[in-house]
Amino acid sequence: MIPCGEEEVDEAIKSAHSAYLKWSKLSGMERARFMLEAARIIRVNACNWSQKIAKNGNIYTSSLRMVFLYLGQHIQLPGGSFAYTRREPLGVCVGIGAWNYPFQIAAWKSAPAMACGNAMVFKPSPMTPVTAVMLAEIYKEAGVPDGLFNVVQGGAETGGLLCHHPMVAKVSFTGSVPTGKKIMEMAAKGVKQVTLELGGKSPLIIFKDCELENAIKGALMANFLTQGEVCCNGTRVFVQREIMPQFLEEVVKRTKAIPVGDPMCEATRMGALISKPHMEKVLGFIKQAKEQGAKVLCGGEQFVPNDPKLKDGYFVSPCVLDNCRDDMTCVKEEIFGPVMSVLPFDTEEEVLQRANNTTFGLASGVFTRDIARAHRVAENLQAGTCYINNYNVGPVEVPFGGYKMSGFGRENGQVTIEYYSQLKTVVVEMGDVESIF
Ligand SMILES: NC(=O)C1=CN([C@@H]2O[C@H](COP(=O)(O)OP(=O)(O)OC[C@H]3O[C@@H](n4cnc5c(N)ncnc54)[C@H](O)[C@@H]3O)[C@@H](O)[C@H]2O)C=CC1
Repeated sequence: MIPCGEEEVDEAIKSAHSAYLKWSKLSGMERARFMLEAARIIRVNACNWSQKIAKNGNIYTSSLRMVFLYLGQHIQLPGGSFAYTRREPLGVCVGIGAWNYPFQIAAWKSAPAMACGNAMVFKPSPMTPVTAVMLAEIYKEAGVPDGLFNVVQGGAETGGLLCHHPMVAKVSFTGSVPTGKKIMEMAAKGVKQVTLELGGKSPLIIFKDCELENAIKGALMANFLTQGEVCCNGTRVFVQREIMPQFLEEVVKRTKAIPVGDPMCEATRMGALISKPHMEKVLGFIKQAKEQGAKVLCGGEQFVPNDPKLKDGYFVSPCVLDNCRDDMTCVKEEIFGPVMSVLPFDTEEEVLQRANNTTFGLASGVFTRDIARAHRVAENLQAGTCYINNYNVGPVEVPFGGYKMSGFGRENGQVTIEYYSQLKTVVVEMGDVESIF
């Protein structure tokens, strides 16, 4: 793939800008018609695509709902005068995505952006260039005007061109913390708005009074979904000491039983990692964890499935690490692979302090039957999301985003409107002008 250079990026942004000028003048209802049609196309074709792509049909319905919620305020002033506020689009928004949920990221950014009257130029990760183009084709088929959603391909350089372009009003980025910082720096030069959805090292706290079966299921969901390549995974699993033996026994038994292999097979629950370098990075974290004193209870090795066509895949057997300490690299850094680090704790106060002792703050979770404790812990965890008695539940109605170095801004839910629009205040005088001059 030849990356898009200055000329292509400029062309994509200019065509997006002319589409935006017309699109932004449509009513919310008119825009919603196109978005709903895109949703229909996704649903009709769902069976031909992977489930992950198909699920995104929801996104368009939710963006439609947003259009209806696109409301301003009316503020009364003395003497019958008043002010009102309008939510207006920003203009051309740039979306830059990571490789782990390529269709979903493109949809989560473009649907609300377009519903709010903006245009979007999207750059997928060079590791996953195809599904954003599929989304562009869907929009086209749905009748969305040409140029309103443009895809440019390329890596860091192309991303930089997008961030620096003077006609871009906003950059919405999903990816790693180091890249997020660069994006923010580049956007700052043009005083452009930024949304950053970055990485995490989220805590999952399991109290001894929990429903253990649910906590075990939750811990597996929090670590092994999409072979652990999920930003909000709960990879630091704090388990209250009294229930540690039962927890580990059951978690290890079930982890060993996870069918790893061809993701197109119905029975498979875990596929290959994205690339060879990434697999090596994940295996490197596991090696280092062992050197630092962690005990591998299961998995953590390159896995070669029996099927000969899969022999060159980058599979890693799901891994549970015991004997972990808070200062170990595997507990501090995002691994982005199927690796669960388990840590014992004694008291609520202690575990909260340890759970928050991180620069990340994307998500968190707590399992307990004590309702007061659940809400107290949720209040005290420094993270953008806290799951109580579940993990990795992400309906599009629910806002998603980080605290601390996991980023800022929110995706999904009604609140997304605030991140894809700007507020105009209109002040209306009903009397005469009072002047001091
Ligand atoms: N919070 C969230 O919603 C999510 C966060 N992530 C995070 O993403 C990371 C993994 O994804 P990667 O693709 O490896 O991240 P990455 O940061 O390497 O790349 C993300 C995107 O930024 C582009 N890029 C890289 N350098 C750039 C630069 N200097 N200027 C402009 N664009 C640049 C890449 O081409 C890619 O499209 C993990 O840290 C993960 O936690 C992933 C999914 C969701």
